[in-house]
Amino acid sequence: MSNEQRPVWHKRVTEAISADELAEREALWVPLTEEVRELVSTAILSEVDEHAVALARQHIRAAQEILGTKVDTGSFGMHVNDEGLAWNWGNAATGQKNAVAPPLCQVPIADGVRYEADFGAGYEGPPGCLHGGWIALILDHASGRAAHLEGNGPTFTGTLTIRYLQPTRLGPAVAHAWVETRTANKFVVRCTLSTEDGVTAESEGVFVLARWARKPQED
Ligand SMILES: CCCCCCCCCC(=O)SCCNC(=O)CCNC(=O)[C@H](O)C(C)(C)COP(=O)(O)OP(=O)(O)OC[C@H]1O[C@@H](n2cnc3c(N)ncnc32)[C@H](O)[C@@H]1OP(=O)(O)O
Repeated sequence: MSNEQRPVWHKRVTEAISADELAEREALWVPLTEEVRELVSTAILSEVDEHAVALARQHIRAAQEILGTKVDTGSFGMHVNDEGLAWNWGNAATGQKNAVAPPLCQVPIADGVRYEADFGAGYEGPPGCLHGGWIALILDHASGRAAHLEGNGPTFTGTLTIRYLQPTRLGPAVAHAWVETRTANKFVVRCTLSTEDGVTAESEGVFVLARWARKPQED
């Protein structure tokens, strides 16, 4: 895929970095992401007094200053190296550097895509339950990933229809997405989200291989 084919908004950064160096970098940043995520949850549940809150804010501002001494602008985008590796660590669903992303863990399976996560206080919608917007994000991402793996290219959500079957209680949950049908550039993908209560939400989505990523004969 040439640069000319990609739309202007598609930020792509080429880096001269080996797979080993990338793994080291990931090992450096992922713990920070996990700690920031934990900080969000602790801040929600904390009941400390005003002095402790003021002290915590000082430390957080200090950390922000340290991290802010060298920053990129805009978004993280898609980083690539010349060995064919690609990493989008700012992604809102699974970005390794994105503490806003839920703690999704992809588990290899033969039939489609499976993500597992333990949703804590930061993901609450109805009291004690997962917010419907997070549910939509998880179904969307798992489905998009399933289409992406079969389509071998960037697939975009065209239409996503969700049925919220019962409240999804906070705690462990599993998403399973699989491609049901495929035509040249279009994938119909089904996905379920389950907890110990059973399936709590299900979706059907149409995912489309981006026009700019298609081979000429497929367009
Ligand atoms: C590391 C990778 C991990 C991947 C996971 C990512 C998951 C996250 C997914 C997302 O959140 S993507 C962000 C939300 N989606 C968007 O922003 C998409 C915005 N819309 C578009 O960019 C375009 O409208 C779209 C790519 C969806 C379709 O435009 P095209 O010009 O490529 O479609 P085209 O006209 O060539 O139609 C191709 C086929 O798709 C069908 N189609 C097009 N738009 C559709 C739509 N919106 N809904 C359903 N079907 C649609 C169309 O009818 C046709 O069907 P047939 O082949 O059967 O004729």
